[in-house]
Amino acid sequence: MTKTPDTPAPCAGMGDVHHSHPEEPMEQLSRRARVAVPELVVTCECDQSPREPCSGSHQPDEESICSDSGLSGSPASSLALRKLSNSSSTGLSPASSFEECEEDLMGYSDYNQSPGEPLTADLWKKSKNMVNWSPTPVAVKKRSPWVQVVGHAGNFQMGSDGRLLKKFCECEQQCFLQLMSDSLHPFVPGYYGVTQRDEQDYNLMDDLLADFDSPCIMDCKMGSRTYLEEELEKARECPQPRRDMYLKMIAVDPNAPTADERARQAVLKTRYMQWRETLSSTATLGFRIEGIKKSDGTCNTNFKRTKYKDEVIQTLEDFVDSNMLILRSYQQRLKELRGVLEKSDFFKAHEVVGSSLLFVHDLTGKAGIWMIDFGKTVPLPPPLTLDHRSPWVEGNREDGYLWGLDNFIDILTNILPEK
Ligand SMILES: O=P(O)(O)O[C@H]1[C@H](O)[C@@H](OP(=O)(O)O)[C@H](OP(=O)(O)O)[C@@H](OP(=O)(O)O)[C@H]1O
Ligand SMILES: Nc1ncnc2c1ncn2[C@@H]1O[C@H](COP(=O)(O)OP(=O)(O)O)[C@@H](O)[C@H]1O
Repeated sequence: MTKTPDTPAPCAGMGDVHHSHPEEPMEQLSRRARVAVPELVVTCECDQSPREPCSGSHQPDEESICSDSGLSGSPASSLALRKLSNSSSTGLSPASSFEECEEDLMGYSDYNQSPGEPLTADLWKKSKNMVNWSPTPVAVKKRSPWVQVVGHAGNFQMGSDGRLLKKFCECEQQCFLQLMSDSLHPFVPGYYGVTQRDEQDYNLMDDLLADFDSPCIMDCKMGSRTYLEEELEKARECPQPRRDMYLKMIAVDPNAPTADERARQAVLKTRYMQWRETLSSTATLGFRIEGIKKSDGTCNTNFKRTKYKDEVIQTLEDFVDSNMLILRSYQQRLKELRGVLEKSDFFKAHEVVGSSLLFVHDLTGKAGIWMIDFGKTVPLPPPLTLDHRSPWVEGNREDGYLWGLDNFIDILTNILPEK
């Protein structure tokens, strides 16, 4: 789903929700101190393609329909537009134009699995060598057009029967396979293996919007850190300053780059990510709002500076049009999720970075929240486990996911009237 220069913006931005805060509350300052931001020094420039944990699916030449600077991209392509996120003027793209077709399934299996049933790791092992298996034809549900709120442009295609194709990423596949037999199963999209379209592999999953009618959607990136420890190590060993990220940075704050970065007209990815963390609520609250699409079709991905609790509250109230019943459903669902996360074997044993919670509700009052984007969710070396609440110190791999979830739940509890 790529915006071409001639494509009219399908959704209007809602403006910058940043409100000036002359003084930062003490509580937030102390929260910020939890995050030790390692300094990065550029010592050399390597001419290597970046090895991204699950960014193999991100093509530098893909264009974005939703980038506020319009200048995101990969190291290889400084002006390539490939991100959907963070635009005030353009937003999501209805995927209704995607042709619906049967997928050539590589992941389905007839090993006691009914069509439509999500795949488990065992079934995957048995079935991974199967190609071009045609599932029994099933009635195609009518549904609202799928929309992508944020993320990499060109990563998704609509499938048939309420499913979605996301460009294949092995890291994500491994997570989905384990998640299908973990207690977190009800909180992630059902996974159906790998499918091919136009010689491109995709992970096939449930479209979480399929059962909603003109849904309102919010993407919140969870955790206090948005890059993996291994990305930090790599940036030290082989720094690859990025011009696209420098351009995204100065589009938001021309004074943000250091003198050295200004001279190079480039910043390291980890430095850019750290800057984004402290600019938004990631560092202070352990989550940040990435984008919102409302049922009237408006979309706002301009939340880079949404940092303080009162800004988050205002954004949440606007997202639900002040409907406290919806907020209560969300609060309940988050509490359930927290309970399951605290016991999940998968969660204990993974560093969960850059993963989002997708909030979806519609005018009927139906509401749900699911975990998405496991492109940077990586297994820990046994016996290491995380509590996901301890502050991150390089080496401990803590991601602050549960700390962010606690803060999110507290914020909802503060907004909601007591029962
Ligand atoms: O949101 P903006 O400020 O545009 O920055 C983006 C997001 O952090 C992306 O994370 P997400 O995919 O969670 O949205 C990240 O992709 P990764 O997740 O691959 O790190 C992009 O890195 P590049 O893809 O390297 O540009 C980075 O440019
Ligand atoms: N299973 C899903 N069902 C419905 N929408 C989804 C699903 N997965 C992702 N999306 C949409 O796509 C966007 C980007 O998803 P994400 O997995 O984060 O992609 P990327 O890896 O490119 O960042 C989300 O904000 C959401 O709007």
